[in-house]
Amino acid sequence: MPIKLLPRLHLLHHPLTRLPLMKFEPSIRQCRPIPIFTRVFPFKLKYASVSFSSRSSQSFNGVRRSAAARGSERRRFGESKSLAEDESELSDWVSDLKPSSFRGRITSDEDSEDDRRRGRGRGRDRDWERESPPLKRGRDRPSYELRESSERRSPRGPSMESYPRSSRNVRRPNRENEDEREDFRSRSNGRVFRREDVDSSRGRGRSTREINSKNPRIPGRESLGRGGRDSTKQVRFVGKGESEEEEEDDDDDDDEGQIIKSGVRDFLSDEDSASDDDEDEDDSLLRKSTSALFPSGANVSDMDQPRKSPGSSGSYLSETRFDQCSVSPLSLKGIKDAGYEKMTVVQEATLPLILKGKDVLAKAKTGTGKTVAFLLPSIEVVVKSPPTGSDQRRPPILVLVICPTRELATQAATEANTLLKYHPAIGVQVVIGGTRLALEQKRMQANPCQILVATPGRLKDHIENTPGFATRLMGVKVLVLDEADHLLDMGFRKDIERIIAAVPKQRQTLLFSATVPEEVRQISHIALRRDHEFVNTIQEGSEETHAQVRQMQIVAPLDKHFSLLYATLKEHIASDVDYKVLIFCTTAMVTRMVADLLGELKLNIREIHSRKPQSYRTRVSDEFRKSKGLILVTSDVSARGVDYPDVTLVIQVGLPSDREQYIHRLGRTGRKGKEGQGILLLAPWEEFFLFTVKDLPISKAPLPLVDPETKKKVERALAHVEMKNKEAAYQAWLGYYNSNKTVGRDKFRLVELANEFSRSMGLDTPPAIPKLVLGKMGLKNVPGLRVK
Ligand SMILES: Nc1ncnc2c1ncn2[C@@H]1O[C@H](COP(=O)(O)OP(=O)(O)OP(=O)(O)O)[C@@H](O)[C@H]1O
Repeated sequence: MPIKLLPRLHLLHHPLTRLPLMKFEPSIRQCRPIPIFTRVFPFKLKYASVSFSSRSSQSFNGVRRSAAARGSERRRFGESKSLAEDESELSDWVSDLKPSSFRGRITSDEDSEDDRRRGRGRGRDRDWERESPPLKRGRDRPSYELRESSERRSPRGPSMESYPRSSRNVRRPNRENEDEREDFRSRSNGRVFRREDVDSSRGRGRSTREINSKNPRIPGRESLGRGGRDSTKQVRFVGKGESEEEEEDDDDDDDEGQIIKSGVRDFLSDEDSASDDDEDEDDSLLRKSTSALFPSGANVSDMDQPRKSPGSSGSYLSETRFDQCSVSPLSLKGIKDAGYEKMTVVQEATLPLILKGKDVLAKAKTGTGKTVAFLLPSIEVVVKSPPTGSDQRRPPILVLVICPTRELATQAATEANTLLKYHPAIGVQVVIGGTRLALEQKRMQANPCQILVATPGRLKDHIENTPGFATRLMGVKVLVLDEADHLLDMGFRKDIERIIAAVPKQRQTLLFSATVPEEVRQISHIALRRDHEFVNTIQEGSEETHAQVRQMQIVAPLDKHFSLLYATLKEHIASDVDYKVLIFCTTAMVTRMVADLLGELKLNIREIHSRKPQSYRTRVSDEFRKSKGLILVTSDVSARGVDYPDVTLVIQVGLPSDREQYIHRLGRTGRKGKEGQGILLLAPWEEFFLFTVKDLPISKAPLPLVDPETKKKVERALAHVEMKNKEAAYQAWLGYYNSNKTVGRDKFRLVELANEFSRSMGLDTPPAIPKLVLGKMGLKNVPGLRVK
């Protein structure tokens, strides 16, 4: 009897589990095994896999119910809808209003570069549009810690009919069908948990931990019957183990695949200096077949030891060493040189599956090594691929990694190069916005690569404009979407669909993120085979954030924010000489203004946002990575994925665009198991956001002392901030909050608040805004606004 079967049998006959199983098994077989099983074993289903037909509407009943419940709950709390949904809406009607050259569309920033090259210059002050992520997604459903399996991939995206209705709605929020748009909104809204939900799931978690301790080794696989034509239900129980010039926005990323409403954009700016592009040309885990997956010496009993969960223990590392897994010796050498010995939990959970060729959707907390988790097995695919004899100058691209921001793409390429240290024949290239397409074309020709890391807009540009590139993409064997939920958002969706259409159907696809909202999971079928595995390393009942990161909130009137921010920073600096702080602001122009202010206050400040040239962004990013004693004021370009080591504090000023963005921003601290702090600074009318994150352990921060001297100091500093920066910040602020469903609903109130913000910057009268811009924002004739 294999040792691994025993614990499973034990578990199935455990007094706590026997009764529910016996009682519910018939219904499990017939329809929905997941919730029942996960209620019984919420923890033990770590990396467990439950297959069900994704075509079966029954399979989604629970999801729909919970979506509806969330919707009503959300309405009760008056929670905001997605900023981006509103942006989408605005985009739609702007496109109707504008002449064709300004036609609104859903695009990534990279397109603006494209536009410029083609002589379709656009303005640049679309700060509020560019910096806010495009789609508010619902809170991820409770982590069942299961993987879905079924059998079919719909290679270039299944037909609309093959989606459950909710995902169809996510796919097509267009103007033609207002009802469908409404439906889309209600289904894609964020989830609000009731306290009881959270508490009860925690309770379940506790009881399961007891089961775990009695049954540490539960590796097997349990077939539970069939739930649909194309599904095999199964549950796998596994042991756990400074005077830079600003450039015109040509970012692809920037953050984040904004919905660019180019029409409005031109009118929002008075800074259309349209400089050219940058010149830089930097040049669980399945224990089942341990021996196959970890052949080099892994001992079964070692492997079967329960692993500590990152959520419960704070350890992000597993007990499994890289040399226990079947990767090539040269890759192992590279890993060793990188200083990695043990796998992180997500690496341990996904590596065997990816090496087996499975499509994987993986969710793991921020800073836990997802990049290596997808890069290492991807490199192995290249290693195992036969050499391509034909055109050495244009070898096929075998691995395509898509990242939403330039910083992230560059970072992933750097990590790939680290791992490839002993594979000199394997090349990596990165294509991102902010550099000239022609330069990238030359570089790709000069240094052919098998691994390409790209931002979506720029990649699309190459597909359409670089000779031979589309042919090279036909060699893709592995497609990776890093920050997958973000890439599958509305802002990037079109580009991603175009990219998926450009790579072969027969490929392996890997989707990674720290957040995988339910809606995104449903539409992940655009990219994934139906028999993909969903690996969730976040325990049922545990938060999606790190326990070792202290989360706090301050709710205070707007006119106190700058003083509070300054006082908080002073206190933090005084308490930690090695301080390294990230301050997230709502938009690029607000970021610039806050950076100016803190600079005037003689703090050691850097700023990064989409209005900075790429060369500057890269330099500042590198500096911040290496430094201590530094504060980086940033827009959401730094929200996701960027791996700055040892960040001591993350401050979020103003409303984060959604729950996921809050989590990702916070995730810049507390990486690799380190400690950190997060502070969310809100105005009283932004307090509703706290409902969307009420399951996270966010406590009230003790208010820093703001004495009269500090207040005066801040006022004096504000007086020195350039007027044009304040004006731009005011306009961007207005645009950002106008697009928020809750805040932007009442235009009169919105303007009152914007003028409060204006006063908080030390302005007696709010800056005037061009009439046309106000018209596009739907703010014509709203009292309190000054018109230019
Ligand atoms: N096995 C390992 N052992 C030690 N460190 C590792 C290991 N794997 C990755 N790392 C390091 O962990 C850090 C975080 O990794 P990475 O940036 O991939 O996290 P992530 O999970 O993608 O985070 P995010 O969700 O924010 O994108 C990096 O500095 C990386 O070099």
